[in-house]
Amino acid sequence: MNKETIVFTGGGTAGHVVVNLALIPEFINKGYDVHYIGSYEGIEKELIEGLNGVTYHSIATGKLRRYMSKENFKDPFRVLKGIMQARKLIKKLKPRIVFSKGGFVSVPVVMAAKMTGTPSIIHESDYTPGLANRIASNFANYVLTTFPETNQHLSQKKAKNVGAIVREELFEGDKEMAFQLTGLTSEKPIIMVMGGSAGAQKINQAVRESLPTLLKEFQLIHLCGKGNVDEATKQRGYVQFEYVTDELKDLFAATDLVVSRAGSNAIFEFLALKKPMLLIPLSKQASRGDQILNANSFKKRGYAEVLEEEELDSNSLIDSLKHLQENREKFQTNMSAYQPQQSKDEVIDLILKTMK
Ligand SMILES: CC(=O)N[C@H]1[C@@H](OP(=O)(O)OP(=O)(O)OC[C@H]2O[C@@H](n3ccc(=O)[nH]c3=O)[C@H](O)[C@@H]2O)O[C@H](CO)[C@@H](O)[C@@H]1O
Repeated sequence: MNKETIVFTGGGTAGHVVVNLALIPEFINKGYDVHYIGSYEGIEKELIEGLNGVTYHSIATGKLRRYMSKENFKDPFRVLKGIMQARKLIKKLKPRIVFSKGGFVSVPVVMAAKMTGTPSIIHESDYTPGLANRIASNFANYVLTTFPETNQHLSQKKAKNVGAIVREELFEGDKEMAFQLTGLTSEKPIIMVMGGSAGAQKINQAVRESLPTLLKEFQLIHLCGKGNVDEATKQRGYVQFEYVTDELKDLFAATDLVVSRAGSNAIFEFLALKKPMLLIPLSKQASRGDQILNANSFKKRGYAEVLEEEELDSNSLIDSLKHLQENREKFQTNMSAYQPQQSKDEVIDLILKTMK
């Protein structure tokens, strides 16, 4: 008998892939034939293509820009091409459902699902829905949300709050492995700096300028993004990586404090792992401001300290980190009160129930 098929989609940044990474193994274990539709060059290709049991298909994508660019004229054609390619793939694969984590590449896939009578579910992890998911939500059966407040921006018939889906492997880290990998020790507390999945130039710069002071009290693991490792600042107690995959769980196990952008997946990982966090959200100039809302929601609940990007410099970074270290127990107590929802099981149940 032929295996039943499920299609996942989502990409552009790791934030649009990690939820799929948590769900895919569950469907492989249930015996499904898992296919992924992503772009030709996005990070989803790198993160998914190597996975055993998943077949990756590329389609053309066009970015839905909010600003003027020459590319805006070419993109509608790319989007149309993407829809046609996705439709052809879905007709051939005949999946029982499409699960989308959002990002521009997912829009043609969810549209093609609708055209072929295939049910689809999308997941939105930010406080307000992104443009791609707002468009795709018109064609999907359900829109799942991480923050309860997001539902007010969506059709009440389709919106379901399920909470954050955190990869289980992240709870299985080994501190000693991290010490071996990094050469760091248990002598001083360890700060992990995560500038979002693509790194963050401003955070990288402020961290490097603060090293002489910070290294007196702390050690640092810096996840600085592709092409952002700085050989000149390499020194004892300061380790840099562009992007880590399997090693992340061990690095988390050794981490005492986190400095990070406020991407939704990352901050819910820190919360689940009870890591006191200093969040520096991406500014409104560079985004639609979703990270500011994510960060403020965490601040209000006593999980995080927030430093606005406009206020970020070496002095404010050092002061905020010292304050975070002094108050770490208070943050950990607040985070202990957080009851993670049984999100993954709930989502798997809904996917199974919605299949055609
Ligand atoms: C610039 C941009 O558009 N950012 C958006 C993007 O962020 P971004 O892609 O950074 O997404 P998140 O912060 O939500 O998630 C990053 C993920 O990458 C993982 N990770 C990171 C570094 C590393 O070396 N290894 C690794 O595995 C983290 O553990 C986390 O699971 O999607 C988020 C979720 O929709 C949004 O909230 C952000 O606003």
